[in-house]
Amino acid sequence: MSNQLPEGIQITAPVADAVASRVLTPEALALVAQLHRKYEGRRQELLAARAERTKRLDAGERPDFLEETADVRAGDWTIAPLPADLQCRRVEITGPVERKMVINALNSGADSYMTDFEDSNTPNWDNQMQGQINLQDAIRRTISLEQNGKTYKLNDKVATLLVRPRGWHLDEKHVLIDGKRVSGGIFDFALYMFHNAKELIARGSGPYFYLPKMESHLEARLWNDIFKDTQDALGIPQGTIKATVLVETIMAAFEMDEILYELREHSAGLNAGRWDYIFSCIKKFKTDRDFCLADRAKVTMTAPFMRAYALLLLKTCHQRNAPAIGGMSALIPIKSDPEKNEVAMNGIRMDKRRDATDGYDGGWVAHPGLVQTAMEEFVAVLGDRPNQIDKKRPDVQVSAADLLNFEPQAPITEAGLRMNINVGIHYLGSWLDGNGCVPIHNLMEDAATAEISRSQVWQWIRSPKGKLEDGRKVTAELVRELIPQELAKVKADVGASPAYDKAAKIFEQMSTQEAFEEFLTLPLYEEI
Ligand SMILES: CC(=O)SCCNC(=O)CCNC(=O)[C@H](O)C(C)(C)COP(=O)(O)OP(=O)(O)OC[C@H]1O[C@@H](n2cnc3c(N)ncnc32)[C@H](O)[C@@H]1OP(=O)(O)O
Ligand SMILES: O=CC(=O)O
Ligand SMILES: [Mg+2]
Repeated sequence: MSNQLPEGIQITAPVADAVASRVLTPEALALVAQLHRKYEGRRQELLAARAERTKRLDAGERPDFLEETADVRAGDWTIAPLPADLQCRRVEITGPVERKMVINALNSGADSYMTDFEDSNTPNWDNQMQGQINLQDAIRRTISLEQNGKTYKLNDKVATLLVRPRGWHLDEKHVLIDGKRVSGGIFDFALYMFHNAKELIARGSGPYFYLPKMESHLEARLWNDIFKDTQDALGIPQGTIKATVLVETIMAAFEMDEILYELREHSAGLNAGRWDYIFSCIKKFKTDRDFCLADRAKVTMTAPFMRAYALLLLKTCHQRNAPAIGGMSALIPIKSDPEKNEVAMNGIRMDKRRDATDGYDGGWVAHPGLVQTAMEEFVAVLGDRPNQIDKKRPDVQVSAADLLNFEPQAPITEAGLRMNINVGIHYLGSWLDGNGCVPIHNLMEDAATAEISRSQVWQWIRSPKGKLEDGRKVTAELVRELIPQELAKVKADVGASPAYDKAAKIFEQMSTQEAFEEFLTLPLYEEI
């Protein structure tokens, strides 16, 4: 299709006719190119600033609330009023932009649905392009599917749609502008906006987003500037776009007010992205000899640093009239075992009860089978109110020390180490095979949860505190010894796809090499 492309744009992947005529139209690509040419320099500067910060943290610096933005934190401002269909978000289901799941999620009975080009999605070319088509069809209510003798189509009443584009660190390697890869986030966002914003507005909704993995308010400012230019380019009113920011890095936890402030005309609140948050803590303090978290299963929302983060997010949001949305428990229904299923459902209940009682306005679920349970817990607290933004929490006082109070540090067990290796290999293999979200040992695993597994193994090898309960030090040799054993178990569980052998090699390299990979998806993306 190169003849029809706007000047300077090159597409290095095959483009199916439907994709050319419905997604990669010259006008839509012109918007991608406009945003890229204006903002790519800033994206690269912000990524470089992350790397600089990491060097300082590696050298012992600790984050604190920013002096230069004290007036923003002290100021008496609120975000712009929310549109009607973002007032009530008691239960938000999430999932990859796969066609059947899009239909099932919209029909699930949840108030809202975050469809995902990010943590739960392998960003291969087909998934990205088919995902855009699925969303166009869903918004126009023409989406349907015949599968296994079942017909899938939308119910009359569906959840409000929100879209999570890729984070700032990811490129779309198949689209080059003036010879350079375009940002994955800008690409996902601009194509979705170009094809759907006006249609959504005409249908009484709007273009709503979730913004992942940001590390500073300056990164939020970049999104906000992109929103303003895009609204102008498409001729839609300023403030139409609404975005919920995932606070899922330790750095962003120190800039929650500032992030809301940057996006105040476009904000739809904050979400506590717990899994990437834990990963971010490991990544940012990986060289600290006093920092070493316990087995992944022991690091829960009741750990002191997680509790501090969750409460600060809630307080910050409600002070600014912004919704506070809780994150996701990794528990999912267990069809094969009613007793284990009851334990899992009770875990979901407790998770949502804690969030609702604290004052959260809603929370995420991974699976349609969890919507009702989660809804019951929010309705028990909210009654017939759409949200509880009026529940301010002046009683909550969270200091920098509270956010950095990293317990529990024990136990680290052989079972925990094996589990991290097993989950890492299984997840990486599935991701390479095109599936970015999988059930493993009855838990939802996606890029964020798998990041915790692989980064713990890297850190336990290097930290003096990386010792098993029985006194053995976690070493590269021990990890190399366990990898083939866990690979064999993965293959016995899910089959012998060559992707798992490749995953085991990549996992070994990532966890034993000296350099820490910033994101596991960066080397993986070069493999697909
Ligand atoms: C850290 C974070 O970023 S959290 C956000 C990212 N993670 C997610 O969004 C989790 C998404 N969830 C999922 O992908 C899946 O639920 C999994 C992988 C966890 C479990 O998958 P499975 O075990 O295959 O689910 P299961 O077989 O029970 O599915 C039953 C039905 O529910 C559907 N379903 C399951 N999860 C979802 C979902 N999230 N959205 C829509 N439909 C879903 C399936 O498509 C299936 O439909 P069918 O009966 O019509 O065939
Ligand atoms: O995106 C959510 C998370 O927990 O990570
Ligand atoms: Mg995340």
